[in-house]
Amino acid sequence: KEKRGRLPKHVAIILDGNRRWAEKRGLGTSEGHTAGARKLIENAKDCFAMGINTISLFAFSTENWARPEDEVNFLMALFEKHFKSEMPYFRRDQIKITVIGNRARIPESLLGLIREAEEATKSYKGKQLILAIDYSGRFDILQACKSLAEKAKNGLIQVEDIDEKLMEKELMTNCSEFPNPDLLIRTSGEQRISNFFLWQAAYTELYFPNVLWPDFGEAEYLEALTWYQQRERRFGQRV
Ligand SMILES: CC(C)CCOP(=O)(O)OP(=O)(O)O
Ligand SMILES: [Mg+2]
Repeated sequence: KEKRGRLPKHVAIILDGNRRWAEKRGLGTSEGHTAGARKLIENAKDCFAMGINTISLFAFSTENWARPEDEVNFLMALFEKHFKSEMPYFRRDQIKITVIGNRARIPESLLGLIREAEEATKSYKGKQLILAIDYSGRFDILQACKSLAEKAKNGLIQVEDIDEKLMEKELMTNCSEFPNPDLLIRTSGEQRISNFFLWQAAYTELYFPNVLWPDFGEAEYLEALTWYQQRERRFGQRV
């Protein structure tokens, strides 16, 4: 049992509500995503400033490819814009950047910026930003299973060696010192994991505020952390 009052080591966020936020203001979807992207950066900075060392942001799910082409293109261009504009911050504050997900459909121009950011920040310790782009929890588990099966077939491991530790080494979150989030926040009132961290969130505290993502600022963040600190973390044991 964890004692009360601890800050989470790893916070995962499913950002949701950009389009509804825009609609409420008579704005277009693009303006909703623009506001959402700005909030993504602001929140990451607040988080690191508060001493939370690992943040995972579900910025684009595999299902999001089904959106209208112009919206998908706008989102990809938005990611490119922010990779370019935030690189100086990532370097100055030594934030290790990792992008997890299936890269096959990411435009080459964005891929280049991702590789550059990961390469430039790979040796940083301490603070880490994990961006899930075209990530799918089931795909992550399946690719890990295939990798373990391959190793067993090639005699690199024995089947009986396969345990949670070995599995977690194969998941895309093996990039992190803290692969499993302590707190998962999903904004906009939706209460679904939506194929995000299925394995990693096994014991994660789930927090579902009604606020729409572009309105999720520092005050809302502090509310989430206060809520988290009051949770009795039992990890399945009795109190
Ligand atoms: C791309 C994605 C992370 C944006 C999240 O907001 P959304 O577009 O799902 O907005 P709505 O839930 O309001 O439709
Ligand atoms: Mg949504």
